[in-house]
Amino acid sequence: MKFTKMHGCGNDYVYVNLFEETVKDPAAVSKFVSDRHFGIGSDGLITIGPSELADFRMRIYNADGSEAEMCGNGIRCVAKYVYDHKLTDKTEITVETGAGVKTLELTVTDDKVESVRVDMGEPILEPEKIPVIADKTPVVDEPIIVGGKEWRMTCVSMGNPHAVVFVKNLADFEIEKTGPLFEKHERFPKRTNTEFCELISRNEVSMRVWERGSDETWACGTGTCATVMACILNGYTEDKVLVHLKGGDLVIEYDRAANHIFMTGPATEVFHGEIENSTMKCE
Ligand SMILES: N[C@H](CCC[C@H](N)C(=O)O)C(=O)O
Repeated sequence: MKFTKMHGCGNDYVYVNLFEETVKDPAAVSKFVSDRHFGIGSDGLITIGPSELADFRMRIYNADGSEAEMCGNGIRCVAKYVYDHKLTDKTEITVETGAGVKTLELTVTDDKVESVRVDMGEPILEPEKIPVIADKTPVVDEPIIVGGKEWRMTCVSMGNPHAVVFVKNLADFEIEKTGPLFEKHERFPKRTNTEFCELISRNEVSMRVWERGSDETWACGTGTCATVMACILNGYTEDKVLVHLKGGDLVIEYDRAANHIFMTGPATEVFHGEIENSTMKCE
């Protein structure tokens, strides 16, 4: 199986072009390739294939094999892959995802995609659609007991579930202790991604993320959008925010009139490779 290793702000995935390859058991392949000792090493697997609704179709599988509805860093890399590898010559493309069809604007330098602006669509705030067990819309500053402590969370879906928690001293935060407890908490019927955010100003924040199915990742595009929406719902920031992540920066803009969130950021291709299907023991 030929693959391309790419990342968005350090949120790295193994990409497979389904116009050329067949992946019979993507969940098993994702678990194998994601292993940073016995596999390739990644936060998961992303496939790029044909779509009847859009120019291309993206599917994303976490490191534990679970399929997610959407991937913000991933979709920017999909745009880079299809343009740089000449599957399209358009600088505005559409990609079908589990969270609907997304429109992307590509910024090209020397015939290579350098950055991408994604219309991530509407933030979903109704608890039953996130889903989270809570009795008000939006779920803002909501108490939750995690690890014997009371936290306050703001929950937003970008097609996938996010719980945003505001903290101080983010760099020292023990995310590996608290992240898994949020991820598997009973109030999240489909588990959740959890973002821990430290405010810097009304236009700048830092964020770390414990992802559903992939542990701490160095960035999360959907999680960054959810974080900025949470900041806005709590009155902490303006509608355009620079977000610092472990692996880089993203710019998020909430278009209030359209009720759409826009994400702008880089996409990087690191290397190509080939792995025998027999090696993966999951044809
Ligand atoms: N890293 C991705 C999100 C993956 C989400 C996945 N962990 C889930 O929702 O299960 C991003 O850049 O948006």
